[in-house]
Amino acid sequence: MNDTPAADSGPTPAEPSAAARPAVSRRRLLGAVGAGAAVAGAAIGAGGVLAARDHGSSDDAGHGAPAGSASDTAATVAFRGGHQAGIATPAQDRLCFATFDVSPTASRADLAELLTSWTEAAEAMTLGRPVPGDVGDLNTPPDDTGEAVGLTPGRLTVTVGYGPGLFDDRFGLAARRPSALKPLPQLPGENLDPANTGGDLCVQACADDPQVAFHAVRNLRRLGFGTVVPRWMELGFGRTSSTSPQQATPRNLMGFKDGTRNIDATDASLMGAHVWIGEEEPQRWARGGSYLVSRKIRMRLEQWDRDRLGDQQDVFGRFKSTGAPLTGKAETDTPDFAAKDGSSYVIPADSHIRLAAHENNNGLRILRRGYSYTDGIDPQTGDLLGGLFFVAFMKSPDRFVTLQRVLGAHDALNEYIQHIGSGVFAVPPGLAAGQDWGRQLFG
Ligand SMILES: C=CC1=C(C)c2cc3[nH]c(cc4nc(cc5[nH]c(cc1n2)c(C)c5CCC(=O)O)C(CCC(=O)O)=C4C)c(C)c3C=C
Ligand SMILES: [Fe+2]
Repeated sequence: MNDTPAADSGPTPAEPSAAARPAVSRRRLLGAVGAGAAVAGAAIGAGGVLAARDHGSSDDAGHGAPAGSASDTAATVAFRGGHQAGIATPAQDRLCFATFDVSPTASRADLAELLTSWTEAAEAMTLGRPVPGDVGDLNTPPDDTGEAVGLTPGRLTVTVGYGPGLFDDRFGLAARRPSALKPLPQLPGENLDPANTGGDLCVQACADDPQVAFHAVRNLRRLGFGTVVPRWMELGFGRTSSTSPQQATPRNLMGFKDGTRNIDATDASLMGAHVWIGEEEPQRWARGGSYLVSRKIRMRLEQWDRDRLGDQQDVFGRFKSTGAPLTGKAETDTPDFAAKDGSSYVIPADSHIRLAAHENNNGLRILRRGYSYTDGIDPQTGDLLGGLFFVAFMKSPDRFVTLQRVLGAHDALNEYIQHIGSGVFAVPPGLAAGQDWGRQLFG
């Protein structure tokens, strides 16, 4: 399905063209990035201005594709294109995810201006440059917080999303609400903590270096002083999904390969059918975007670690060592859901993959792009606090709801997990040259 806006050329790695450079907001008009900012090498420039970090070249195809391999930490991912980077682009190793609420005193103009400055900052950071605008004035705080100086861009992607609350009557956005964006209904077995749930806006920063990802969110938060209030934040430390066949399948904290039968994000027709918002959406501005569902899922790791191997494998329906389905030998073998051993299915009736498989859900698929997380130790019990920070992209959040109703009610995995946080966001399409998130949202 070709239902998305055409991809646009992104900026060149050395210097964005005038047309590609986003408009500088009033807030940001403290000064321009000097010529020194384009030089390679981490440095504080002559004027005390943070200069660009050393990095490789960017792929200008406009699809957010990285120029280098997964191990090339100097690689950059194109910021502009038909879709936002951080969805179909290969999953990096680290995540910093944060949500924000718009402050009660902020106006529509404040929000629009913030989104414009976020665009400008996100684009610069993606290229390995500091947040622009700093003139090294000793009497004002630096415009970039500085902790990414000397680090490579680490394939940083910054992806924004808008929660259902943003389209209430506060900012005149009700008529622009993407039609499937609404709060998720209550789902079986969940025990959501408001401190890990919701938000007017979300920012997903992914990179191969945790400090690069954190730096991106921190600097957007800094730009947001007075306009948005942080709601919650999560750090992810190991991707739990592959998004392309070129990536090796990682393991989750339960020790199982995770992402084997994820959507191949390099397959445009699968992405069009399952992930990108298409012509079915009356809000034209949202087409080419997607919906992001986040779930903070705690794993009862001590309990899991005491379970016998055979039971662990039955919970997922896969072998722990190879990742193969219980009916196969190799990881990529197609599960045989009809195979029986006597009167029981080889892939048990309540196994995770049987219940989640598209073959058993009317073809329903989602793109998983989650990360492991830890919150340390529970001081009361000494138990490890950690699990999966589940992130998935889809054409409509109803898809997640349908799947989770089945999983929440019947999945053998439920004995070992609990959903403790949640978020749903409309992710706008990618930005064309000269566009910014503020003008894109407000039209
Ligand atoms: C509602 C969607 C899903 C939630 C929530 C979810 C939680 C969850 N999953 C794992 C581990 C694995 N999941 C695997 C496969 C898989 N999971 C979902 C959806 C949700 N998972 C889907 C759609 C699939 C694909 C099913 C298929 O087509 O076979 C696997 C197997 C390997 C793989 O294909 O990725 C593992 C392992 C955990 C630990 C978890 C919550 C903590
Ligand atoms: Fe799963």
